[in-house]
This record gives sequence, C-alpha cells and structure tokens, in this order.
Amino acid sequence: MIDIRQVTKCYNHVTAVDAVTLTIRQGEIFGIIGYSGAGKSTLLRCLNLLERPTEGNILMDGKDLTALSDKEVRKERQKVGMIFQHFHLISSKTVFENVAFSMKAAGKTKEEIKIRVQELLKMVGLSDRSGHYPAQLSGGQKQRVGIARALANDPKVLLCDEATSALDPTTTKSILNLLKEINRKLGITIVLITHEMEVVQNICHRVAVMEKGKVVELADVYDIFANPKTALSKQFVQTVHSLELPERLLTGRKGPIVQITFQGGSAEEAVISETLRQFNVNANILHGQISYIQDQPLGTLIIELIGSHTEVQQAMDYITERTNRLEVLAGVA
Ligand SMILES: Nc1ncnc2c1ncn2[C@@H]1O[C@H](COP(=O)(O)OP(=O)(O)OP(=O)(O)O)[C@@H](O)[C@H]1O
Repeated sequence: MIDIRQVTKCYNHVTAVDAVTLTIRQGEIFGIIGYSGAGKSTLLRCLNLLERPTEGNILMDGKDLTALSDKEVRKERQKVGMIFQHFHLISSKTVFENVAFSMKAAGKTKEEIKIRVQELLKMVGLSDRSGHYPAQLSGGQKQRVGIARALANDPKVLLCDEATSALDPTTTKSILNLLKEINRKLGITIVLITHEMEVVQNICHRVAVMEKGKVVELADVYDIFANPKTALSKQFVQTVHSLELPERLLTGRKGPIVQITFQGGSAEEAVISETLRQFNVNANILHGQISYIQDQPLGTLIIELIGSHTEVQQAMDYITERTNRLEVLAGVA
C-alpha cells in the first residue's frame, strides 16, 4: 500500500504537484490521467523519491520514505520497478545484459541472474531475443525488455511512465495485456500515468484525474465512465465514449431525442422493448454503443421517442426510473 500524504513538489516558482493526498491499494492497477503539465510525471517520480517532495510524506507499506537518507532510499527503491515511455535501455548491452544489470548491482550471483533473466524473458515473450541489441528490436519488444528489467529484483510495485505512448495501437494492447497478466499472476501493484482514457479503460481498477498539480477526481474506473463528476473527467470520457450526432439529425424530428445510459444490471435488461410494450410510443434508434469496463457493461443509446405528449412523458419517466440516466438532447415534446 502506498500512502501519499499532502505531497507538494515545487520547482522554483512552479508548483508541479500541489498537496496531493491519496492511497494506492495493494495489488491494484491505479491510473493517473491528466493533460500535459498536470503534474503526473512529477507525482509518479515522487513515489520512489526520484523526486523528493518539497512537502508531505510518501509511505510504502507503512514506512515513510521521505524520512530516510538517500542511501536508505536507494535500498527501498529496489522494491519499486519503473518503465518509461522511451524504454531507456542501454544500447551497448544485449537484452540479457540489460535485464541482468540491476541484479548485478543488487549483489545476485551469476547463476541466480542467469536463471532469473531466462524466466523473465520467457514471461515477456522474448526468450529468443536474449543476445539481440536494443537497436535490433521493435518498440513493443523494447518495452518488453523494459518490463523484464523492471521486474528483475522482484519489486512489489511497478511504476509506468506513459509506457505505451510511443507504441502503435496493436502493440499498446499487447503491452497492456502483459501488464494485466503481471498484475494478476504476481500480485504486483501497478501505478501508471497516461493522457489516454483508453489505457485507463483497458487496464485500470481506479483512476485519479489531475489538473494543475491537484487530484480533481478519484474514482473506480467504471464509475468515472458511468458518471464523471468534473468537466475534465467528462472530457476524458468523451475521448472514448462519444456519440456525436450530425446536427441535421437533431432538428426537424417528430419527438424528443433522448440519450439513455445503461449501467450494470440495467444494461442487460430489455428496458426499451418493455417501454414500447407499456406505452403507446415508437422509438427511432439514432445511435448506440455498449462497452465492457472491468467486465461490466456500460451502454449508451440515443433514440427519438414518437407519440402523444403524455405517453412520451410517461415513457421517459419509466426509462428514467429503470436506468437512472436519461438526458433530453433535443426537441422536448
Ligand atoms: N525538473 C523540472 N524543473 C522545472 N519545472 C519542472 C520540472 N519538471 C516538471 N516541471 C514543471 O512541472 C509541471 C508539471 O510537469 P510534469 O512533467 O509533472 O507534468 P505531466 O502531467 O507529467 O506532463 P507530461 O504529460 O507533458 O509529461 C510543468 O509545469 C513542468 O514544466
């Protein structure tokens, strides 16, 4: 468990992180999202004291890292692995040597290193690339080496600094799947920063949204998609879940156009067909999508409801009662 208590980091006159308090739970995948300059990297680097907070404390499993000397911090840092957007591999060393590097520094024997590196390369799917140099690898393969290297000293926590931002969408997916597998199989806590909501949707259990050095929203990932509270979270959610209707569809309709959000159980019920059976209205489907976040369905549907004023109103009340989320987009009857 990582306890971040009132952490502030200032650079001269810039407050990069501003009094952040949050707890990252053991074994979760925790996302930190924000636009460029929000303070994500600085906060992440404070977690293993690559940056010393100007104020506040970082507690890892109850131990206050900010109270330790630099030497003690270096020892504690071995419990935390880190992977980077641009991989940071040593170009003059082979894949094997890159992964082995920090194990040597930690005092492991040659035999221990050999066995462990082979294990790690197998886990990241690179057993056949052991003797290759970074320049001979694709971006995805380089990141796999980065992940193997980060796991070399059996860390409890893995920090990921925009780990997939330099990769294409397919490679991104495979790296995210690998991180998910590592989290599930090894129980390692993962903290990742990103500016892509798709990454959060794909892999995270909880997310903190950052703006100007502060955490403006903290929620389970499903909840942030189903019910984003701040304008910034809404913007991020819309980058993944946006049902934009052409302007011409919003005008000249016969009835109101409503957007319905189906969450959890309601996404699997036949709310619309039951509405049509109970009330004398027709529904014209204009747009819709259903996503699965942490295996939970989240659906959005935009329909035009056609019928008498009273029946349409009753139908809307019924849908609201069943789904909790109905928003009139245009043409109230
Ligand atoms: N070493 C530094 N010296 C001075 N200012 C810094 C330093 N590192 C970060 N900053 C400033 O702190 C603020 C937050 O930067 P940070 O890199 O943490 O944001 P970020 O959300 O990670 O952005 P990005 O996604 O672009 O990396 C920015 O205004 C940045 O210019």
